[in-house]
Amino acid sequence: MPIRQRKIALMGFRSVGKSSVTIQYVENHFVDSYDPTIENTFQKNHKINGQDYVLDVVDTAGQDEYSILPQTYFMSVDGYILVYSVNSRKSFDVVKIIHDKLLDMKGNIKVPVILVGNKRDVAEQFPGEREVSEDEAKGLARKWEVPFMETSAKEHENLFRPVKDIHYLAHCTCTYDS
Ligand SMILES: Nc1nc2c(ncn2[C@@H]2O[C@H](COP(=O)(O)OP(=O)(O)OP(=O)(O)O)[C@@H](O)[C@H]2O)c(=O)[nH]1
Repeated sequence: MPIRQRKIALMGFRSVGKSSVTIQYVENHFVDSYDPTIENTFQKNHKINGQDYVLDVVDTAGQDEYSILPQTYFMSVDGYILVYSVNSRKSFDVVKIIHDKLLDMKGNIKVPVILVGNKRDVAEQFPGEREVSEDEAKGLARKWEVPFMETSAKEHENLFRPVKDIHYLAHCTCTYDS
C-alpha cells in the first residue's frame, strides 16, 4: 500500500505548550525553556491498521483573538489540534475563536479537530491555578463533537491516543467514536 501523507497543525494562544506537546509527541522529550515559535514542521511516521502514514506536524506561532490566520493553514492542513492551557482562561477563549475562524474559512463544514488542555501537571500541583475545569472543556468538546484530553507535555501524560486520535485526524472523517 502506498504511504499516505497528512498534515496536522497545532494552534492556540502563546505559551500554552504547542511546541512542548509537539516535541514530546514527535521526539519524546520535554523542553523546559520558552522560545516563541515562528513555525516549525516535524515528521512522524505511524502505521495504522496496516497503512503507513507520514504526518507533517506543524507547530504554529501562537495566536490571539486578533490574529489573521494564513491561508496555508486552511488550504493544506487536514486536521487541527487546538491547544489551550488549563491554567489560562484566556487561552481557552482563544481556541474557541480559532475554531470559529476555521469553520468560517472552511465554509462551515465540520473540521477534524482535537481539543487539548495542556499543563495538567500545574493544576495537579497547584489546584488554585486551574482556570478551566475538565468538565467545562468536555462540554465544549461535546458541542463540537470532537475528542478532548488534558495533557502534560512535562510529565508526558496523555499525549494523544496515537492510533485512535491520529487515525481520526488522518482520515478527516469528522466523526469520532468516543
Ligand atoms: N508545567 C508545564 N509546563 C509546560 C508544559 N508544556 C509547556 N510548558 C512550558 O510552558 C512554556 C511555553 O511552552 P511552549 O511549548 O514554548 O509554548 P508554545 O505554545 O509553543 O508557545 P508559542 O511559540 O509562543 O506559541 C515553556 O516554558 C514550557 O516549558 C506542561 O505540560 N507543563
